[in-house]
Amino acid sequence: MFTVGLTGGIGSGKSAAAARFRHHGVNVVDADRAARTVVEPGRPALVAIAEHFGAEVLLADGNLDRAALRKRVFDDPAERRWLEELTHPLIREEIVTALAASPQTHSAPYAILESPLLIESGQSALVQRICVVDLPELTQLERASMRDGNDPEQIRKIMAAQMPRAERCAKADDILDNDASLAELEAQVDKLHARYVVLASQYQSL
Ligand SMILES: CC(C)(COP(=O)(O)OP(=O)(O)OC[C@H]1O[C@@H](n2cnc3c(N)ncnc32)[C@H](O)[C@@H]1O)[C@@H](O)C(=O)NCCC(=O)NCCS
Ligand SMILES: Nc1ncnc2c1ncn2[C@@H]1O[C@H](COP(=O)(O)OP(=O)(O)OP(=O)(O)O)[C@@H](O)[C@H]1O
Repeated sequence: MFTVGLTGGIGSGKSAAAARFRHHGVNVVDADRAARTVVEPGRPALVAIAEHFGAEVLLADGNLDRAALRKRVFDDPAERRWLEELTHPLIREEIVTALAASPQTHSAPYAILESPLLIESGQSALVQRICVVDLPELTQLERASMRDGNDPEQIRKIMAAQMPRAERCAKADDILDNDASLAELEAQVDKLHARYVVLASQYQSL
């Protein structure tokens, strides 16, 4: 099925845009959600993480202590890469399965893969088109800090582990400008949706 990759840095507005695509009946597969699934208790990845980082990255109930692991990996690029090498292939498998369900579960003729690391992780090979949610980095930092209650320094470290704004925009086929209101973002999504319906039918007749 024709698939669009929806990307943007932390707090850029991917989830807000995704919600509007879902409103149009689109199957939106969320890479962050897949990332949480692969480290659920009982999954081999969680055992490997606990062996590598120690029991301090586990909560008393056996779940991953996400805040503890976040601190470890965004303070140390080598540890982040170790975690990515373990989880990214598993995340990709989850995504492929979820995308394959689109025609049976959703009415829209195309699917969306929402992923903060679409380009960095090579997940862009799974999509036919890239849509970037773009905004100035300072606004991104403010919105992400406010939403997560995280200190801006930690958000800055996460942003530093992601592709710079200009590089990401250079890879985009479409750009959603999220420097204005949510209503304006939704209006842009509505226009893109109409375009993607046309592109999906052209893709199917190839
Ligand atoms: C480090 C972890 C445990 C922190 O969990 P936490 O609940 O605090 O954050 P969450 O998973 O919701 O991610 C929040 C945001 O951080 C950013 N982010 C997450 N992982 C990464 C990474 N490896 N590199 C750059 N940015 C990242 C993304 O913008 C994401 O939307 C978690 O992010 C993780 O397991 N990351 C490794 C897997 C991964 O790369 N996921 C990104 C989607 S493919
Ligand atoms: N146009 C906007 N105006 C004001 N606030 C916005 C706008 N777009 C998004 N937000 C808010 O900014 C925050 C980040 O948006 P959102 O959660 O959609 O980003 P995201 O890209 O999905 O982030 P992440 O990758 O971290 O999950 C949220 O609190 C959201 O409500």
